[in-house]
Amino acid sequence: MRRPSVLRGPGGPELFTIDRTRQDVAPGAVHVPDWLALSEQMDLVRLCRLWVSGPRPLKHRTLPGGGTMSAQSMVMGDYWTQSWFGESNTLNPQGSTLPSVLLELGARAIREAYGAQAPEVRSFVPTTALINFYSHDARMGMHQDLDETGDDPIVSISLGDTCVFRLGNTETRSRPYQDVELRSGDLFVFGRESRWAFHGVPAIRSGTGDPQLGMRDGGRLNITLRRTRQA
Ligand SMILES: O=C(O)CCC(=O)C(=O)O
Ligand SMILES: [Fe+2]
Repeated sequence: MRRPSVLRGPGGPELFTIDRTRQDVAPGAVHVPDWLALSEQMDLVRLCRLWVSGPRPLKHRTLPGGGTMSAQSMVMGDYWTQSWFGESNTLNPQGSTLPSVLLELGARAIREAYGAQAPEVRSFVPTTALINFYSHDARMGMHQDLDETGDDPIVSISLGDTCVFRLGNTETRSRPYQDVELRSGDLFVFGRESRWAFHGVPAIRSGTGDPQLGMRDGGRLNITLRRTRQA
């Protein structure tokens, strides 16, 4: 069943209609709109706030080329991409096991995206969670996720303001690509044939997040669950 929803400007007329049906955006890339209930989203926002208030706050990562990312990030679980964070330790003093809520969400996400019989249901055990925070003007350029060992899928959960997520091809940063609107509570999984697809976040739709989420200053949170080593 197609379930279109209407996007309106603040108090204004309908801008355009967006298909909010679950869809395989590309082989191995699955978008599940409204995956999390509002109460679950609220819990996750609260948890993210708690996690980033610890010894490892959100920060603007320095990219290998020397640039600074406009989104802010924090990593939990395995250190991973330590060089991005300017940290020299190889072991996480907070312990490398992710909070059980994230392990459970990871397992549920894989079942949702690929089905209960999929081989990934057994093999996907996330060891790292990356939290990204986008203020209204933050972006993420087209890139491939190359820091993980293995070819396990990436599980992505969106909270707060809606974003435009761009899923490209595995060869180049440019076209062909598809733009998908990710709203709060949406799940996006990209693995299999799409695991090495370039992707990015070209826009945040400021002020679209539900005030009940408690993100007073708006913005978008994104949690990605990744298997960065064989647990
Ligand atoms: O924010 C998103 O939806 C994507 C984040 C991402 O691609 C990354 O952190 O590698
Ligand atoms: Fe990425």
